[in-house]
Amino acid sequence: MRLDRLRIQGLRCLHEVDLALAPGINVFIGANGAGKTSVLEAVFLLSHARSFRSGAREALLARSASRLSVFAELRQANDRLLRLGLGREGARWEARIEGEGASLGQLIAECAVTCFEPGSHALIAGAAEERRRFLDWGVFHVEHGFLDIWRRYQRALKQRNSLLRAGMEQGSPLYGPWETELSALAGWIDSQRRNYLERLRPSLHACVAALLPELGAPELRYRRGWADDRDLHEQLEAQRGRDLGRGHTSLGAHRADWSLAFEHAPQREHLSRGQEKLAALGCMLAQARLYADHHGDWPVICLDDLASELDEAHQASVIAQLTESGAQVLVTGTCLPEPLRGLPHRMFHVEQGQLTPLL
Ligand SMILES: Nc1ncnc2c1ncn2[C@@H]1O[C@H](COP(=O)(O)OP(=O)(O)OP(=O)(O)O)[C@@H](O)[C@H]1O
Repeated sequence: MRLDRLRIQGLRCLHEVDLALAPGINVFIGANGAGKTSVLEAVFLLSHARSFRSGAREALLARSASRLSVFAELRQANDRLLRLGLGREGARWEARIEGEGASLGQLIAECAVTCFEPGSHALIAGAAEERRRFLDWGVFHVEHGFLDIWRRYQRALKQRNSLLRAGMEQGSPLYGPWETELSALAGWIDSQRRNYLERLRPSLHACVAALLPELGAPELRYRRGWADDRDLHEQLEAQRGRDLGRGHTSLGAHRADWSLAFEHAPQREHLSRGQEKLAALGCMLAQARLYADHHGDWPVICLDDLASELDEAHQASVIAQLTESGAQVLVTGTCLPEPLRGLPHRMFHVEQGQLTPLL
Protein backbone atom coordinates (compact mmCIF):
# COMPACT_ATOMS: atom_id res chain seq x y z
CA MET A 1 0.00 0.00 0.00
CA ARG A 2 1.11 3.52 -0.41
CA LEU A 3 0.14 7.01 0.61
CA ASP A 4 -0.61 9.14 -2.42
CA ARG A 5 -1.39 12.18 -0.34
CA LEU A 6 -0.82 13.14 3.26
CA ARG A 7 -2.28 16.11 5.08
CA ILE A 8 -1.25 16.95 8.63
CA GLN A 9 -2.68 19.71 10.81
CA GLY A 10 -1.79 20.71 14.35
CA LEU A 11 0.74 17.97 15.05
CA ARG A 12 3.78 19.23 17.01
CA CYS A 13 5.43 21.88 14.77
CA LEU A 14 3.46 20.79 11.68
CA HIS A 15 0.61 23.28 11.51
CA GLU A 16 -0.49 22.69 7.96
CA VAL A 17 1.26 20.23 5.69
CA ASP A 18 -0.11 18.82 2.46
CA LEU A 19 2.10 16.42 0.52
CA ALA A 20 1.92 14.38 -2.66
CA LEU A 21 4.14 11.37 -1.99
CA ALA A 22 6.00 9.21 -4.48
CA PRO A 23 5.04 5.52 -4.65
CA GLY A 24 8.64 4.48 -3.97
CA ILE A 25 11.23 6.28 -1.86
CA ASN A 26 10.47 9.63 -0.18
CA VAL A 27 13.22 11.44 1.69
CA PHE A 28 12.69 14.19 4.29
CA ILE A 29 15.79 16.29 4.83
CA GLY A 30 16.28 19.05 7.38
CA ALA A 31 18.09 20.30 10.45
CA ASN A 32 17.52 18.97 13.96
CA GLY A 33 14.12 19.87 15.32
CA ALA A 34 12.78 20.80 11.85
CA GLY A 35 9.83 18.39 12.05
CA LYS A 36 11.01 15.35 10.03
CA THR A 37 10.17 12.74 12.65
CA SER A 38 6.80 14.37 13.19
CA VAL A 39 5.88 13.55 9.57
CA LEU A 40 6.59 9.86 10.24
CA GLU A 41 4.72 10.12 13.53
CA ALA A 42 1.64 11.32 11.64
CA VAL A 43 1.84 8.36 9.25
CA PHE A 44 2.35 5.92 12.12
CA LEU A 45 -0.69 7.35 13.94
CA LEU A 46 -2.92 6.19 11.09
CA SER A 47 -1.92 2.59 11.62
CA HIS A 48 -1.49 2.47 15.40
CA ALA A 49 -3.57 5.33 16.84
CA ARG A 50 -0.58 6.14 19.04
CA SER A 51 2.88 7.56 18.51
CA PHE A 52 6.07 5.51 18.48
CA ARG A 53 7.60 8.16 20.73
CA SER A 54 7.10 7.85 24.44
CA GLY A 55 5.45 10.70 26.31
CA ALA A 56 2.01 12.06 26.79
CA ARG A 57 -0.48 12.04 23.94
CA GLU A 58 -1.15 15.70 24.67
CA ALA A 59 2.39 16.54 23.50
CA LEU A 60 1.38 15.55 19.96
CA LEU A 61 -0.98 18.49 19.72
CA ALA A 62 0.76 21.64 18.46
CA ARG A 63 0.99 24.07 21.37
CA SER A 64 -1.11 26.74 19.68
CA ALA A 65 -3.72 24.34 18.23
CA SER A 66 -6.93 22.92 19.67
CA ARG A 67 -7.14 20.00 17.24
CA LEU A 68 -4.76 17.71 15.43
CA SER A 69 -5.64 15.73 12.38
CA VAL A 70 -4.01 13.45 9.87
CA PHE A 71 -5.67 12.70 6.57
CA ALA A 72 -4.38 10.34 3.90
CA GLU A 73 -5.28 9.02 0.51
CA LEU A 74 -4.16 5.45 0.75
CA ARG A 75 -3.77 3.32 -2.33
CA GLN A 76 -4.05 -0.35 -1.54
CA ALA A 77 -3.30 -3.43 -3.65
CA ASN A 78 -5.70 -3.72 -6.62
CA ASP A 79 -5.51 0.09 -6.87
CA ARG A 80 -8.30 0.70 -4.34
CA LEU A 81 -8.10 4.29 -3.07
CA LEU A 82 -9.21 4.90 0.51
CA ARG A 83 -9.54 8.26 2.24
CA LEU A 84 -8.58 7.87 5.89
CA GLY A 85 -8.62 10.42 8.66
CA LEU A 86 -7.69 10.52 12.31
CA GLY A 87 -8.34 13.52 14.52
CA ARG A 88 -7.94 14.39 18.15
CA GLU A 89 -9.67 17.14 20.03
CA GLY A 90 -9.41 17.06 23.80
CA ALA A 91 -8.87 13.49 24.96
CA ARG A 92 -10.69 11.64 22.18
CA TRP A 93 -9.49 10.16 18.92
CA GLU A 94 -11.93 10.19 16.03
CA ALA A 95 -11.38 8.05 12.97
CA ARG A 96 -12.96 8.48 9.54
CA ILE A 97 -12.98 6.28 6.49
CA GLU A 98 -14.34 7.75 3.26
CA GLY A 99 -15.77 10.65 5.27
CA GLU A 100 -17.81 8.38 7.57
CA GLY A 101 -17.13 7.93 11.29
CA ALA A 102 -15.27 4.69 11.97
CA SER A 103 -13.80 2.89 14.97
CA LEU A 104 -10.06 2.99 15.58
CA GLY A 105 -10.04 -0.75 14.93
CA GLN A 106 -11.54 -0.24 11.47
CA LEU A 107 -8.98 2.45 10.69
CA ILE A 108 -5.94 0.47 11.73
CA ALA A 109 -7.23 -2.59 9.92
CA GLU A 110 -6.98 -0.64 6.65
CA CYS A 111 -3.60 0.99 7.09
CA ALA A 112 -0.32 -0.73 7.89
CA VAL A 113 2.84 1.22 8.72
CA THR A 114 6.12 -0.09 10.09
CA CYS A 115 8.51 2.41 11.61
CA PHE A 116 12.16 1.92 12.46
CA GLU A 117 13.38 4.79 14.61
CA PRO A 118 16.03 5.56 17.23
CA GLY A 119 13.93 3.96 20.00
CA SER A 120 13.39 0.72 18.06
CA HIS A 121 16.15 -1.20 19.84
CA ALA A 122 13.64 -1.35 22.75
CA LEU A 123 12.01 -4.17 20.80
CA ILE A 124 15.04 -6.27 21.71
CA ALA A 125 16.37 -4.61 24.86
CA GLY A 126 13.34 -2.89 26.36
CA ALA A 127 10.36 -3.98 28.42
CA ALA A 128 8.14 -6.89 27.42
CA GLU A 129 5.26 -4.53 26.66
CA GLU A 130 7.06 -3.33 23.53
CA ARG A 131 7.41 -6.89 22.24
CA ARG A 132 3.79 -7.75 23.07
CA ARG A 133 2.65 -4.70 21.10
CA PHE A 134 4.72 -5.79 18.12
CA LEU A 135 3.35 -9.31 18.34
CA ASP A 136 -0.26 -8.23 18.80
CA TRP A 137 -0.09 -5.76 15.93
CA GLY A 138 0.93 -8.66 13.70
CA VAL A 139 -1.76 -10.95 15.10
CA PHE A 140 -4.40 -8.25 14.63
CA HIS A 141 -3.59 -7.94 10.94
CA VAL A 142 -4.09 -11.66 10.47
CA GLU A 143 -7.11 -11.94 12.80
CA HIS A 144 -9.05 -8.69 13.26
CA GLY A 145 -11.17 -10.26 16.02
CA PHE A 146 -8.05 -10.10 18.18
CA LEU A 147 -8.66 -6.48 19.18
CA ASP A 148 -12.08 -7.22 20.59
CA ILE A 149 -10.89 -10.23 22.56
CA TRP A 150 -7.91 -8.28 23.85
CA ARG A 151 -10.21 -5.49 25.08
CA ARG A 152 -12.46 -8.02 26.83
CA TYR A 153 -9.37 -9.52 28.43
CA GLN A 154 -8.28 -6.08 29.66
CA ARG A 155 -11.72 -5.44 31.17
CA ALA A 156 -11.70 -8.75 33.05
CA LEU A 157 -8.15 -8.07 34.23
CA LYS A 158 -9.16 -4.67 35.52
CA GLN A 159 -12.00 -6.24 37.49
CA ARG A 160 -9.77 -8.85 39.11
CA ASN A 161 -7.15 -6.19 39.90
CA SER A 162 -9.83 -4.02 41.52
CA LEU A 163 -10.78 -6.92 43.80
CA LEU A 164 -7.12 -7.44 44.70
CA ARG A 165 -6.59 -3.76 45.42
CA ALA A 166 -9.74 -3.66 47.55
CA GLY A 167 -8.16 -6.49 49.59
CA MET A 168 -10.99 -8.95 48.85
CA GLU A 169 -10.22 -12.15 50.78
CA GLN A 170 -8.75 -15.10 48.88
CA GLY A 171 -11.80 -17.32 49.29
CA SER A 172 -14.26 -14.75 47.93
CA PRO A 173 -16.59 -16.09 45.20
CA LEU A 174 -16.22 -12.74 43.40
CA TYR A 175 -12.90 -13.83 41.87
CA GLY A 176 -14.27 -16.91 40.11
CA PRO A 177 -16.17 -15.37 37.16
CA TRP A 178 -13.30 -13.03 36.26
CA GLU A 179 -10.76 -15.82 36.47
CA THR A 180 -12.93 -18.01 34.24
CA GLU A 181 -13.20 -15.19 31.72
CA LEU A 182 -9.48 -14.38 31.89
CA SER A 183 -8.54 -17.99 31.45
CA ALA A 184 -10.78 -18.55 28.40
CA LEU A 185 -9.66 -15.35 26.66
CA ALA A 186 -5.99 -15.86 27.51
CA GLY A 187 -6.11 -19.33 25.97
CA TRP A 188 -7.40 -17.88 22.71
CA ILE A 189 -4.89 -15.02 22.73
CA ASP A 190 -2.05 -17.43 23.40
CA SER A 191 -2.99 -19.71 20.53
CA GLN A 192 -3.27 -16.75 18.13
CA ARG A 193 0.11 -15.46 19.23
CA ARG A 194 1.73 -18.89 18.81
CA ASN A 195 0.23 -19.33 15.35
CA TYR A 196 1.46 -15.91 14.34
CA LEU A 197 5.00 -16.51 15.62
CA GLU A 198 5.13 -19.82 13.78
CA ARG A 199 4.22 -18.03 10.56
CA LEU A 200 6.68 -15.24 11.29
CA ARG A 201 9.56 -17.58 12.07
CA PRO A 202 10.84 -18.25 8.50
CA SER A 203 10.87 -14.59 7.41
CA LEU A 204 12.31 -13.60 10.78
CA HIS A 205 15.19 -16.00 10.33
CA ALA A 206 15.79 -14.74 6.79
CA CYS A 207 15.55 -11.00 7.57
CA VAL A 208 17.55 -11.10 10.81
CA ALA A 209 20.22 -13.40 9.38
CA ALA A 210 20.60 -11.12 6.33
CA LEU A 211 21.40 -8.16 8.60
CA LEU A 212 23.42 -10.02 11.24
CA PRO A 213 25.08 -13.01 9.53
CA GLU A 214 27.99 -12.91 11.99
CA LEU A 215 25.73 -13.91 14.89
CA GLY A 216 24.71 -17.24 13.40
CA ALA A 217 21.22 -18.72 13.41
CA PRO A 218 18.61 -16.78 15.37
CA GLU A 219 16.22 -18.62 17.66
CA LEU A 220 12.80 -17.29 18.53
CA ARG A 221 11.51 -18.02 22.02
CA TYR A 222 8.04 -17.38 23.42
CA ARG A 223 6.58 -17.41 26.95
CA ARG A 224 2.83 -17.26 27.23
CA GLY A 225 2.65 -15.58 30.67
CA TRP A 226 1.70 -18.54 32.85
CA ALA A 227 3.17 -22.02 33.43
CA ASP A 228 2.77 -24.51 30.60
CA ASP A 229 1.77 -27.48 32.71
CA ARG A 230 -1.57 -26.23 34.15
CA ASP A 231 -4.40 -24.08 32.88
CA LEU A 232 -4.58 -20.44 33.81
CA HIS A 233 -7.79 -20.72 35.81
CA GLU A 234 -6.19 -23.12 38.25
CA GLN A 235 -3.04 -21.01 38.50
CA LEU A 236 -4.95 -17.78 39.13
CA GLU A 237 -6.88 -19.35 41.94
CA ALA A 238 -3.69 -20.67 43.53
CA GLN A 239 -2.01 -17.30 43.07
CA ARG A 240 -4.66 -15.13 44.76
CA GLY A 241 -2.74 -14.83 48.05
CA ARG A 242 0.43 -13.61 46.35
CA ASP A 243 -1.46 -11.37 43.97
CA LEU A 244 -3.24 -9.77 46.94
CA GLY A 245 0.19 -8.80 48.29
CA ARG A 246 1.22 -7.34 44.95
CA GLY A 247 -2.10 -5.64 44.21
CA HIS A 248 -2.22 -6.93 40.65
CA THR A 249 -2.58 -10.09 38.58
CA SER A 250 0.83 -11.57 37.99
CA LEU A 251 -0.08 -14.33 35.52
CA GLY A 252 -1.87 -14.21 32.20
CA ALA A 253 -1.68 -13.16 28.57
CA HIS A 254 -0.66 -9.64 29.66
CA ARG A 255 2.62 -11.17 30.93
CA ALA A 256 3.61 -12.91 27.70
CA ASP A 257 6.96 -12.19 26.10
CA TRP A 258 9.17 -13.36 23.26
CA SER A 259 12.87 -12.99 22.57
CA LEU A 260 15.53 -13.66 20.00
CA ALA A 261 18.71 -15.52 20.85
CA PHE A 262 21.56 -16.12 18.45
CA GLU A 263 23.90 -19.06 18.01
CA HIS A 264 26.91 -16.81 18.74
CA ALA A 265 25.10 -14.42 21.13
CA PRO A 266 22.88 -16.56 23.31
CA GLN A 267 22.05 -13.75 25.73
CA ARG A 268 20.73 -10.30 25.00
CA GLU A 269 23.68 -8.79 26.86
CA HIS A 270 25.96 -10.23 24.17
CA LEU A 271 24.55 -7.80 21.60
CA SER A 272 26.01 -4.35 20.95
CA ARG A 273 23.60 -1.44 20.73
CA GLY A 274 23.98 -1.46 16.94
CA GLN A 275 23.25 -5.19 16.82
CA GLU A 276 20.13 -4.65 18.94
CA LYS A 277 18.99 -2.10 16.41
CA LEU A 278 19.69 -4.41 13.50
CA ALA A 279 17.89 -7.28 15.20
CA ALA A 280 14.90 -4.99 15.82
CA LEU A 281 14.96 -3.85 12.20
CA GLY A 282 15.13 -7.49 11.07
CA CYS A 283 12.03 -8.26 13.15
CA MET A 284 10.18 -5.29 11.66
CA LEU A 285 11.08 -6.20 8.10
CA ALA A 286 10.05 -9.79 8.76
CA GLN A 287 6.70 -8.62 10.07
CA ALA A 288 6.25 -6.37 7.05
CA ARG A 289 7.11 -9.27 4.75
CA LEU A 290 4.61 -11.57 6.46
CA TYR A 291 2.00 -8.85 6.17
CA ALA A 292 2.76 -8.63 2.45
CA ASP A 293 2.48 -12.43 2.05
CA HIS A 294 -0.88 -12.39 3.78
CA HIS A 295 -2.41 -9.27 2.22
CA GLY A 296 -0.56 -9.10 -1.10
CA ASP A 297 0.50 -5.58 -0.17
CA TRP A 298 3.54 -4.24 1.71
CA PRO A 299 3.03 -1.88 4.66
CA VAL A 300 4.39 1.65 4.30
CA ILE A 301 7.93 1.56 5.72
CA CYS A 302 9.26 4.53 7.71
CA LEU A 303 12.97 4.81 8.53
CA ASP A 304 13.68 7.67 10.90
CA ASP A 305 17.20 9.08 10.90
CA LEU A 306 18.46 6.06 8.97
CA ALA A 307 22.01 7.35 8.45
CA SER A 308 22.64 8.00 12.12
CA GLU A 309 21.17 4.64 13.17
CA LEU A 310 23.00 2.25 10.84
CA ASP A 311 26.40 2.08 9.18
CA GLU A 312 26.47 2.54 5.41
CA ALA A 313 26.68 -1.15 4.54
CA HIS A 314 23.57 -1.92 6.59
CA GLN A 315 21.73 1.10 5.21
CA ALA A 316 22.49 -0.17 1.71
CA SER A 317 21.32 -3.69 2.58
CA VAL A 318 17.98 -2.42 3.96
CA ILE A 319 17.39 -0.08 1.05
CA ALA A 320 18.17 -2.89 -1.41
CA GLN A 321 15.66 -5.22 0.30
CA LEU A 322 12.98 -2.55 0.29
CA THR A 323 13.57 -1.40 -3.27
CA GLU A 324 13.20 -4.98 -4.39
CA SER A 325 9.94 -5.35 -2.45
CA GLY A 326 8.37 -2.32 -4.12
CA ALA A 327 7.26 -0.95 -0.73
CA GLN A 328 6.70 2.76 -0.27
CA VAL A 329 9.51 4.04 1.96
CA LEU A 330 9.69 7.29 3.95
CA VAL A 331 13.21 8.13 5.14
CA THR A 332 14.38 11.08 7.24
CA GLY A 333 17.85 12.52 7.73
CA THR A 334 19.88 15.67 8.04
CA CYS A 335 21.18 14.92 4.52
CA LEU A 336 20.57 12.36 1.79
CA PRO A 337 21.75 8.94 3.01
CA GLU A 338 24.62 7.75 0.81
CA PRO A 339 22.94 4.50 -0.39
CA LEU A 340 20.06 6.54 -1.82
CA ARG A 341 22.28 8.48 -4.20
CA GLY A 342 21.52 7.37 -7.71
CA LEU A 343 18.23 5.72 -6.74
CA PRO A 344 14.97 7.32 -7.83
CA HIS A 345 13.36 9.19 -4.94
CA ARG A 346 11.28 12.24 -4.10
CA MET A 347 12.87 14.65 -1.67
CA PHE A 348 11.28 17.16 0.70
CA HIS A 349 13.09 19.87 2.58
CA VAL A 350 11.78 20.35 6.11
CA GLU A 351 12.32 23.61 7.94
CA GLN A 352 10.45 24.81 11.02
CA GLY A 353 7.48 22.62 10.28
CA GLN A 354 7.24 23.66 6.62
CA LEU A 355 7.80 21.10 3.87
CA THR A 356 9.00 21.96 0.39
CA PRO A 357 9.34 19.39 -2.39
CA LEU A 358 12.79 19.52 -4.03
CA LEU A 359 13.33 18.57 -7.62
N1 LIG B 1 3.38 20.07 21.02
C1 LIG B 1 4.25 20.76 20.30
N2 LIG B 1 3.90 21.95 19.80
C2 LIG B 1 4.76 22.67 19.03
N3 LIG B 1 6.00 22.26 18.72
C3 LIG B 1 6.40 21.06 19.20
C4 LIG B 1 5.55 20.25 20.02
N4 LIG B 1 6.20 19.12 20.32
C5 LIG B 1 7.41 19.22 19.73
N5 LIG B 1 7.53 20.38 19.08
C6 LIG B 1 8.65 20.87 18.26
O1 LIG B 1 8.47 20.26 17.00
C7 LIG B 1 9.72 19.89 16.47
C8 LIG B 1 9.58 18.38 16.28
O2 LIG B 1 10.71 17.95 15.79
P1 LIG B 1 10.95 16.50 15.21
O3 LIG B 1 11.30 15.61 16.31
O4 LIG B 1 9.89 16.13 14.27
O5 LIG B 1 12.24 17.00 14.45
P2 LIG B 1 13.31 16.26 13.57
O6 LIG B 1 13.42 17.07 12.32
O7 LIG B 1 13.00 14.83 13.45
O8 LIG B 1 14.56 16.50 14.47
P3 LIG B 1 15.87 15.64 14.80
O9 LIG B 1 16.71 15.65 13.54
O10 LIG B 1 16.47 16.47 15.87
O11 LIG B 1 15.43 14.30 15.24
C9 LIG B 1 10.78 20.33 17.46
O12 LIG B 1 11.29 21.58 17.07
C10 LIG B 1 10.01 20.43 18.76
O13 LIG B 1 10.54 21.39 19.64
